[in-house]
Amino acid sequence: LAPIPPRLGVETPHADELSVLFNESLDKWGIDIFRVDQLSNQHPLVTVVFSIFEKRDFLSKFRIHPSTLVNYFTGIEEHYKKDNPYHNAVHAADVTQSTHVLLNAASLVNVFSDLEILASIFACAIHDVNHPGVTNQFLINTENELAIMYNDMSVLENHHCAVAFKLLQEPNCNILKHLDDSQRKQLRKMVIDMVLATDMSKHMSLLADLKTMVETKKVAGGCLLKLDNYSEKMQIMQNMVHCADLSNPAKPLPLSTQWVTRVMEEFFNQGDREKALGLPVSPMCCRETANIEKSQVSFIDFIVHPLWEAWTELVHPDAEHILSTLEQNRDHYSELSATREAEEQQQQQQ
Ligand SMILES: COc1ccc(C2=NN(C3CCN(c4nc(N)nc5sccc45)CC3)C(=O)[C@@H]3CC=CC[C@H]23)cc1OC
Ligand SMILES: [Mg+2]
Repeated sequence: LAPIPPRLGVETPHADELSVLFNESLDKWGIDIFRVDQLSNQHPLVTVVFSIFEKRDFLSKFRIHPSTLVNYFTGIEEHYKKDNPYHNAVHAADVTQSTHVLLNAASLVNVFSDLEILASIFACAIHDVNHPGVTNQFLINTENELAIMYNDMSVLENHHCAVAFKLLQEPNCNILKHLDDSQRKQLRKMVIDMVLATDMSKHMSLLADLKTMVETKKVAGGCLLKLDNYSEKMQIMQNMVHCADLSNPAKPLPLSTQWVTRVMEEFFNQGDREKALGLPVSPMCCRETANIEKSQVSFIDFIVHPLWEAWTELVHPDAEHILSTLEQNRDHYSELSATREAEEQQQQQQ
């Protein structure tokens, strides 16, 4: 009954160019996701999810009708706020495609079941849905209704999960309809565990667990296949999605710089609102005083590099090129910040 959707899940005059781009780069680190956004008529998430589900044969494995898949992820995409400079559907498509690539690491082959892979891709696609463009701290400080709803605990991340699962109940949107009850319950738990782990306040404990796992894996002769319990496997899935969420600085520089411009614009908008409300301006959010290059260097040094160093060791040697791109980019921002500082000092002396 339901109409079969177009080839790439979206109507676009650039279908041929988009399918060439996907044939070449859907499985590659560094696909130009901004070009996917343009070529897909601003439906980057629908087309990326549709293409990954097709490539992984999920429509037949989980008996998902193509129109149900398109209906649901069109609804999800519409719930990503288009006027967020950063937390929009392009970011969701980026994190989803990045995780799709990480899952293809040779040392992760046969580690995850189809259901675990479905849960990971699903979690990425919805992980920031309906993001308001401000941080948890801002929602808490302004006693936003979301902070009241979730008692200040991972407010955004709880909201993303709730919106995503509520949308499943819309007509012709239940992509999980043909999973059995146990599969659906397992998937729901795995998705919630992964999305809640994208809250940056969980970063340090997540990284500590990953490092412990890398140490024990080294001892156990380097194979990951011995992952027997849910908690160890979930730790890897949570860190994988978290790595993808923190992958902007580890992408080719032309992509990374676009993400920096976008995230800083979103932070500055929040800083403007904090100033107007007489609230303390959050770190990196003051457009007058922020040093963009310095913020990138400390973001990479304190957060992104330690995480990717641990991930690279876990899946050695499959992520070496990602880590080296991150280190090259870090040096680029560090050199930029040094020249900017020198220029500013010269101006002050004149
Ligand atoms: C492209 O460039 C970026 C992309 C994303 C972000 C994000 N940043 N943060 C936080 C990170 C820690 N932050 C820091 N706070 C303090 N006090 N010191 C310091 S030193 C260094 C950082 C830092 C606060 C923001 C978020 O939660 C976002 C939502 C989820 C994931 C990452 C997202 C950041 C980028 O570049 C900075
Ligand atoms: Mg988030």
